[in-house]
This record gives sequence, structure tokens and C-alpha cells, in this order.
Amino acid sequence: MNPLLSIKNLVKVYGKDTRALNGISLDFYPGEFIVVIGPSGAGKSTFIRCINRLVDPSEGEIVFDGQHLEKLTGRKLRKNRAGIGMIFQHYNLVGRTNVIKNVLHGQLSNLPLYKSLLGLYRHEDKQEAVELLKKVGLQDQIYKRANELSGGQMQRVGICRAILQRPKLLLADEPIASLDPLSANIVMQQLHTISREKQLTCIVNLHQVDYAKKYATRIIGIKQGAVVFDGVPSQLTEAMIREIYEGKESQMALKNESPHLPGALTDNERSHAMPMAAGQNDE
Ligand SMILES: Nc1ncnc2c1ncn2[C@@H]1O[C@H](COP(=O)(O)OP(=O)(O)OP(=O)(O)O)[C@@H](O)[C@H]1O
Repeated sequence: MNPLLSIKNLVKVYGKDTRALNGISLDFYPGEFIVVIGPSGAGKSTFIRCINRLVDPSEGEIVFDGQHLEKLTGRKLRKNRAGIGMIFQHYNLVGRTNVIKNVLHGQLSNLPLYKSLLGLYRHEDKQEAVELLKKVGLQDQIYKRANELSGGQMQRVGICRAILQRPKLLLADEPIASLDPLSANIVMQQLHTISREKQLTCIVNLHQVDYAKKYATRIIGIKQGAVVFDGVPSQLTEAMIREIYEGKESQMALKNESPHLPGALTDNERSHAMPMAAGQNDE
């Protein structure tokens, strides 16, 4: 089977000498549910964000669905990136817009510019948006403003938006880091179920090793910008977990606690509130 995504010698250096990724090479196959774990600062977010070019890699190749993404710019990059959905830690919904319109934003990149500006969505997209919202239990919240929802509900809207984009690959950057354990479990369960049903390849960054073991078909451990573990959940032993998280982060990961606290959007997340929308990220 050919990989859907093939990454070769991926390097990211921030500024002069912060080497966040140190030559990562990995292949990802259709239908895999991959969880990336590792201590804070290991490079997990940088890795996920290099894949869809929210962060530009310094070196290496990113071949997605046969296209070298690292070489693309402007419209070609947007077109190819439309096949990659993204779920953010802080949801990145448009707070004053209602739930269904937020979900429909997932289709913006597939509409001609004038239709996207006027919000002229296709009937079948509206129907699918409603179906997805029903699936995640939000059928009664469809016309509520997004900023009236709980964190867990917002993230379920974020999942629906990413799925409505009809991607081949779904990236999720710490999707449950801002949620309480009950909401986190619901979000992971729904993400897992929907991606299984659609046979989507998912790459999810998590701090919680328990969730990684529960949901992943494959776990990647990253430490200091390099892959130190790549295997199925049963191969991730306690000793291996300690090795990955050696240092103060290990205790938090083993106790299934997130070192992240809910907070404001980072500047980068804010500027990519609708990363796949037409007209954005022109280079
Ligand atoms: N925009 C940036 N500018 C400079 N350095 C950065 C930037 N983003 C990340 N870094 C640095 O790159 C390294 C990897 O960061 P990254 O956020 O990818 O790690 P992470 O594993 O996702 O961490 P966490 O789990 O805490 O989110 C860290 O040393 C971090 O300080």
C-alpha cells in the first residue's frame, strides 16, 4: 500500500538555533489513527503544523497524496491543503457566528470566491453539516452562537467543520488539552468514531498517554525533535513511556494530566482561524 503522507528528513529551525525538528522521516497510511506523544517542547505541534504548512519547514520533504507540499505556494498550496483538515486546541471557531455556519466554513475552500464571500453553500453541504452535528449530539445547538457553547461542544463543532471539508488527512493539535476529562473523552471518542467510519487518516497530538493507548492504531513518541518510539499501543511499555517523558513532564503524562491550561488563542492560531478558507495564506 502506498503511503498517503510521506515525510523525509523534516527539519525545523526557529530563529538561529532552536532546532525544533531534527530530521524526522515517517510514512503514514490510509486509515491509520496516529497519536503523537512527547514532553512539552519536544516538537509535536511543529511537526503537525509543518505537515499542512502552517509552519514552513527548514529542510525535508512532505509528500501528501503524491504532491510535494514543501514546494508549493499560493493557490497550488491552498488547493492541495484542502485535502488536510485541522482541529485546533482552542477550537478556532467564529464566536459570533452560529454553529452550522461554523461547520459550513469547512467547505469555503471548495466554493468559488463570490459564493464563499456571500455564504452561498450548497444544499448537500448544509444537509451534511446537520447530519454531522446530529452525530456529535449537537442537533439542539445548530443555531446557537459558537461562543455560547461549552469547550467540549466547541471542539465537537471543530471536528464537524474539519470533516465537512472532506479531507483525506485530519490533523489535530492537542484537541483535548483545554477540556475536562469527561468532555475530553467524548471528543476523543467522537473523533475516533467519525474517522473510522470515513476511513480517514488522523494524526493527533496528545499529552495524555492513556488516551493515546485507548484510541491509537499507532503511537509515535517524539523527544527533542526526533522520533524515539513508533509502534502499536501494546508496545508502549511503562519503561518506554518513562524514557520518552524523562524529566518533569513524565509525571504529568503518566498521571494523565495535561500541563496545558485553558487560555487565549496564540497569535498563530488566531491568524489561522479558518486556515482553509479561500483567499487565505497567499504567499
Ligand atoms: N514560533 C516559534 N518561535 C520560536 N521557537 C518556537 C516557536 N514555536 C515553537 N518553538 C520552539 O520549538 C520547540 C518545539 O516546540 P513545539 O511547540 O513544537 O513543541 P510541543 O511538543 O508541541 O510542545 P507542547 O506540548 O508544550 O505544546 C520548543 O523549543 C519551542 O520553544
